[in-house]
Amino acid sequence: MNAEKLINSLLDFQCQQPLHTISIKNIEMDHREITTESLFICIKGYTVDGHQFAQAAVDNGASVVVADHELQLSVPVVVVPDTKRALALLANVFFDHPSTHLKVIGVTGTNGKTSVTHMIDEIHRYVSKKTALIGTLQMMIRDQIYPVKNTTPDALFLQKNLNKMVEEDVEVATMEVSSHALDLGRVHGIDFDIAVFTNLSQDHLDYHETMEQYLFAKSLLFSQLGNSLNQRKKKYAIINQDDAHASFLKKVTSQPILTYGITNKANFQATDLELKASGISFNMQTPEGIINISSKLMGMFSVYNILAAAAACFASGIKLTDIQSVLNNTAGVKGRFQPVDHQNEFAVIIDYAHTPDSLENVLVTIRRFCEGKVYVVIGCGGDRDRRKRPLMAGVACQYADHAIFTSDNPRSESPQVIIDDMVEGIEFTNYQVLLDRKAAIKYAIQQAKSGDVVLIAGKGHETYQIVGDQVLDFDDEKVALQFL
Ligand SMILES: CC(=O)N[C@H]1[C@@H](OP(=O)(O)OP(=O)(O)OC[C@H]2O[C@@H](n3ccc(=O)[nH]c3=O)[C@H](O)[C@@H]2O)O[C@H](CO)[C@@H](O)[C@@H]1O[C@H](C)C(=O)N[C@@H](C)C(=O)N[C@H](CCC(=O)O)C(=O)O
Ligand SMILES: Nc1ncnc2c1ncn2[C@@H]1O[C@H](COP(=O)(O)OP(=O)(O)OP(=O)(O)O)[C@@H](O)[C@H]1O
Ligand SMILES: N[C@H](CCC[C@H](N)C(=O)O)C(=O)O
Ligand SMILES: [Mg+2]
Repeated sequence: MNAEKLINSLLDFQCQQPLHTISIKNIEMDHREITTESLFICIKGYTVDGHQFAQAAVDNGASVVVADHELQLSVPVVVVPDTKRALALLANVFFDHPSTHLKVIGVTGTNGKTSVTHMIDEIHRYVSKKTALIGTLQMMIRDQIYPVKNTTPDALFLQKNLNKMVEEDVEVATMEVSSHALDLGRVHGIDFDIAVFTNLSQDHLDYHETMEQYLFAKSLLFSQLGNSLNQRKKKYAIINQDDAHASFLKKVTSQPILTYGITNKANFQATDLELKASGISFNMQTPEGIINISSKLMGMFSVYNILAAAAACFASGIKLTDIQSVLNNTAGVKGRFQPVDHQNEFAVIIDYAHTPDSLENVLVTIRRFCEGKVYVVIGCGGDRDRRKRPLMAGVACQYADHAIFTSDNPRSESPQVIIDDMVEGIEFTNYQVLLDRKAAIKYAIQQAKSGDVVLIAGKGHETYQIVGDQVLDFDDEKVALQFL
């Protein structure tokens, strides 16, 4: 693409050198990825400032550099006020606005994004749509799986891969949209068709500082649900009517809204609800009649996830009977309320609960069917919200008979300091500390008797443990099986 044409799309920039003779074949934000005829964008990160790699990028073949201040280089330097924003806008233009050629469904909220996106994707596949999925577990384009570093990757990765999806004839792309991504502009320029809100509870205050700012970040998905370059796109906001933030989010969007819920009147409402040891069943009231849902998934939170997925797929034009067929048979996602298969007369469940609210939901669900004692193995991630730590410890002690506090991913923090944060100020005494996660899992399993439940929480599908800079092999399920 012609560099002048590309850069002109920014409107707000300064460049002293001519660009019209330069052709751009690639955009890169990492100097190590640069090939000839590339445009390099300098991003100030949390670890390093990409501006320091500008010369190296030129040495590797960059023919234009985008920066937030003048740099002395042998190639044209384009100065913009905000390089992260420029990255999202340029990538969108460079790849010819790929999201306008796809149906894009974005799911945001503190808990349930992975669960809901997987159901939405499964339903679209069932009706023979060609789909893609981006989220915590991976990116999937049709049947190909690709690893991802973030739940919602950076703007360059996103636009590049949305373009790949267009090239591979994908019709529907479903993605998790994290609050970090919204705040950092990773999804700027993505033309969402359907935006789904699951819920909001405390998490990530290390980053957002207050719940108001966290809510504001989440709301950006709904304010971004604007008019499209593609006139045929029909937009919908799908909102959890039972969440305290529903009315705020409704005000943020100007697009049609479909609500879902259990306690408040909603377009998709669960009635006649039964929560059983074998799963859930309810009648789903919808704008086009009632469907019965009977699923192996567990707990009230799964009812919400099912309602959210059903409303999103209804907005996407899928028949209720098809939605019902998939939701009645869905197996759920790895590491989300996943029973470990073994011969003992007690149950072991792996779950990704890593917030106070999700831990409470999962423990309340277990309490409903557990005939014996509930043990929970739980830690908190390092370099993450410190304020959720005592709340998670309190929830664990309140709902379980016995809690074993251990390490999650300590990252750069000391495991003992994380535990100290967890137990500070809690009044419960039904816990013990075993810093080594393997020892904690072993202990919980050895205590369990017939009718008991052991919940191993926090790491779900993760197959690693991040300790300092090291990523060590660790899989809760495999470790549990060693002791079963
Ligand atoms: C805090 C944060 O969000 N960090 C993200 C950020 O990394 P960073 O700021 O450290 O980047 P950096 O290493 O300083 O690099 C800055 C620039 O220099 C460039 N560079 C760097 C080194 C070099 O040799 N050459 C070079 O050109 C880099 O390519 C980059 O352009 O940019 C990276 C690339 O996009 C992200 O992978 C990384 O996410 C890290 C891994 C992370 O843990 N993020 C978390 C907080 C996060 O975003 N989580 C949410 C989920 C939250 C939820 O559960 O809801 C998510 O969406 O994943
Ligand atoms: N709707 C919900 N409400 C509350 N808790 C939920 C809900 N859905 C799932 N959970 C709990 O949260 C955990 C994580 O679920 P899921 O992976 O779907 O969420 P997520 O929003 O994708 O999380 P992340 O922010 O890490 O990507 C589950 O293991 C379960 O314990
Ligand atoms: N997306 C979440 C995942 C947390 C998972 C937990 N195991 C941890 O490491 O804290 C985060 O990055 O905060
Ligand atoms: Mg997720």
